[in-house]
Amino acid sequence: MLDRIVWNTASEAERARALSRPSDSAEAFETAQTIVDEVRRDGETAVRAWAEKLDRWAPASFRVPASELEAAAQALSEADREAILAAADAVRRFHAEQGYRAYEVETWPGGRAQRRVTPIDVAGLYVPAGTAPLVSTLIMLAIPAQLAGVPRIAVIAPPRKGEGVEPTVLAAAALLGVDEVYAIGGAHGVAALGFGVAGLPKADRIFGPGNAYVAAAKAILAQTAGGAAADLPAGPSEVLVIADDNADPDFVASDLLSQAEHDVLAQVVLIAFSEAFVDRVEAALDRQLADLPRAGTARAALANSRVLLVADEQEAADAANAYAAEHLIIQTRDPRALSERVRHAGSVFLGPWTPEAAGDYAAGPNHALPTAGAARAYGGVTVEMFQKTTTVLELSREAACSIAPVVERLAGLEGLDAHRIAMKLRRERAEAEQ
Ligand SMILES: NC(=O)c1ccc[n+]([C@@H]2O[C@H](COP(=O)([O-])OP(=O)(O)OC[C@H]3O[C@@H](n4cnc5c(N)ncnc54)[C@H](O)[C@@H]3O)[C@@H](O)[C@H]2O)c1
Ligand SMILES: N[C@H](CO)Cc1c[nH]c[nH+]1
Ligand SMILES: [Zn+2]
Repeated sequence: MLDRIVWNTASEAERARALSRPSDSAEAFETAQTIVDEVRRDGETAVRAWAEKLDRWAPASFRVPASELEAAAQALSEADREAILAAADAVRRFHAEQGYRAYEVETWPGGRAQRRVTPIDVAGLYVPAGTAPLVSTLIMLAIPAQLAGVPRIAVIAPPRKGEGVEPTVLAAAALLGVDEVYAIGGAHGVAALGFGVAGLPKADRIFGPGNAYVAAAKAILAQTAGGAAADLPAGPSEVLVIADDNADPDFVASDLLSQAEHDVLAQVVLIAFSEAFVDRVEAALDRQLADLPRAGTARAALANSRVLLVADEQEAADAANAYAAEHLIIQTRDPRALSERVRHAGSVFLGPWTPEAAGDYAAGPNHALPTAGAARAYGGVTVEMFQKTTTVLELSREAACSIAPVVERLAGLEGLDAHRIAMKLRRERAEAEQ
């Protein structure tokens, strides 16, 4: 069922193919580019045209009225409400440890060098809902934004075809104290939020995962003059499982399927040590797929997926570092020791009792994570991403005198005379006044 590649005999080209992602396709990027360009040029007209075309959606206003948020919260069952609040509590406790630290250092006698920390003004949060309404993503984004003290939080989520946003997402927004929600998604929703058109505010930064179109739109906007910044590249889900022969094949299969069911462009990779173990996992996959409502999506994702057969744990760690997975699950004899050899992964789950699903919902760490190899350069969403730092400097007369020889010398080295004079004038005035 899964393509098997023997890692230590594979050629460079075979390894590169084994590590490539199905979501690397140019099609989504080109479509997103067209949508972003049209929204930039034609504003609301383009946003509405794409909302109708992709989501059969043409409301008078994209803003969800407060009464709808309230009604959704009222309609939520007590058990659903408690689950949302329990997950939110764990996420809040984990993220409360984060946030930039403000500090001050006297780098020269009489010189105050400070770092101030302020939140961004407007955070745009993307809650995916094309194939499943990801209530948990709203929790993962809203809580760090609130902890950072962001004064305006605007959520966008795609409508169900021809209808409004899934009520569970609206209910979660109300429970979390988020009152600004817009029923719009896809690349056109991201563009509307990134430029501030069609009644949406202009976000300073857009946060959150989405399908290949959404992820591409965020990246394009961040490179476009006048567009919002982006948090990180977070596209179709992926998981890499490293499992030795003693792992439970049912656990492994369920972990692979839990990400395969997200998207036909999701990717799951198994690193194993023997063909016999892979046979057992494939048998478990077959059994579990038979009862899975989203088996169609999962099968399509499995077709993009593969098994890497390795000879030892060092090879497993090397392959995991080369893949740089969004999620890494390790089910081996000493998972913590192996995890310390893997530097590139968005989020790591250790041992048989730690399914990634726990992290997706309620463990505390953020589930909005880098995909497509971006874990080499990025981590998941944090409180710091909703903040920015500003440095502040104030030199006393004494400090100006002590720093001046160094500044004047270096300005001279660079041949920048106006810089040198700006410092020299202060020094000479200070010396004259002493
Ligand atoms: N990396 C992460 O941290 C993370 C976290 C959660 C979810 N995810 C991923 O988020 C994604 C959610 O995707 P989704 O589709 O369910 O919801 P989505 O909200 O991201 O996208 C749905 C919208 O995409 C647009 N769209 C659909 N088909 C299109 C097409 N052919 N051309 C242009 N636009 C189109 C439509 O407007 C639709 O409403 C999944 O891939 C999931 O794996 C990733
Ligand atoms: N696995 C997703 C991140 O790739 C997050 C999620 C939300 N709901 C279920 N799963
Ligand atoms: Zn998931």
